[in-house]
Amino acid sequence: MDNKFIRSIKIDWSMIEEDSYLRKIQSINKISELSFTNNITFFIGENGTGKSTLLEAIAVAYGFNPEGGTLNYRFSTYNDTSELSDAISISKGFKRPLSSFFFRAESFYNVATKAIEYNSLYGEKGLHEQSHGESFLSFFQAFQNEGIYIIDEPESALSMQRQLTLLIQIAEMAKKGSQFIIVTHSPILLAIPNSSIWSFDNGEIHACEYEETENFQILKMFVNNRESFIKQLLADGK
Ligand SMILES: Nc1ncnc2c1ncn2[C@@H]1O[C@H](COP(=O)(O)OP(=O)(O)OP(=O)(O)O)[C@@H](O)[C@H]1O
Repeated sequence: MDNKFIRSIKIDWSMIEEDSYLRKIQSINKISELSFTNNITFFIGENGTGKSTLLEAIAVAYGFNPEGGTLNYRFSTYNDTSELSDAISISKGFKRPLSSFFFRAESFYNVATKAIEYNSLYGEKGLHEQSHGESFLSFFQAFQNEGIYIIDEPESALSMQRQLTLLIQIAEMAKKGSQFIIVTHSPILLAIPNSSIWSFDNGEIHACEYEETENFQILKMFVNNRESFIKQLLADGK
């Protein structure tokens, strides 16, 4: 049985202005419908290929605050949302999420400030009294219930060790029915088994295998041949 919280999305391009930058994002401008077939879906690809734009639009269309937080968070410190969220319709599953959040690294500070105002405690200390990485992880670890979690670059403040901790948490929650849609550049997080990896490269959203991703291939080349790899890079840059 399909137990996704977000089963699929449709984009009505007639709602997007003719001169909108959204029409120039090649990966996105070709899609009218996307189906989520797995409890974990990763968006990967080069910088600027449209991953965060689509992720944020899905989150806002689902009912999240554009800057992040749980479905109850309502605040705005800047207005940077695209019209894409209005053009997206979401086919929701029958189950209601027990908890949920939209996380984006760039506005996490504002979410943490709001969390204090809402008296939400993440970890033993307040989020602002923890280091950047500690507060990220405390935030994630406060959510264990079956729900929908939309996450933009969770690795950005996390050490390798803590990325592994997050990997375990996501894998276990997904196994119990939570759904994750995650933008990442981390070859560690991408290795979570039983996930779908969608690349935004080459102007088109397409599924790919872990071993085919640049995230894995470049890391592998680097680790296996670090010295010659760096020598070559520096020689090419002369
Ligand atoms: N408000 C905006 N106005 C005009 N162009 C924008 C706006 N926001 C994003 N873009 C452009 O849309 C494209 C996609 O941006 P997006 O942030 O979705 O990329 P990304 O794949 O998430 O990149 P990264 O990996 O660097 O986070 C980029 O070329 C960006 O410059």
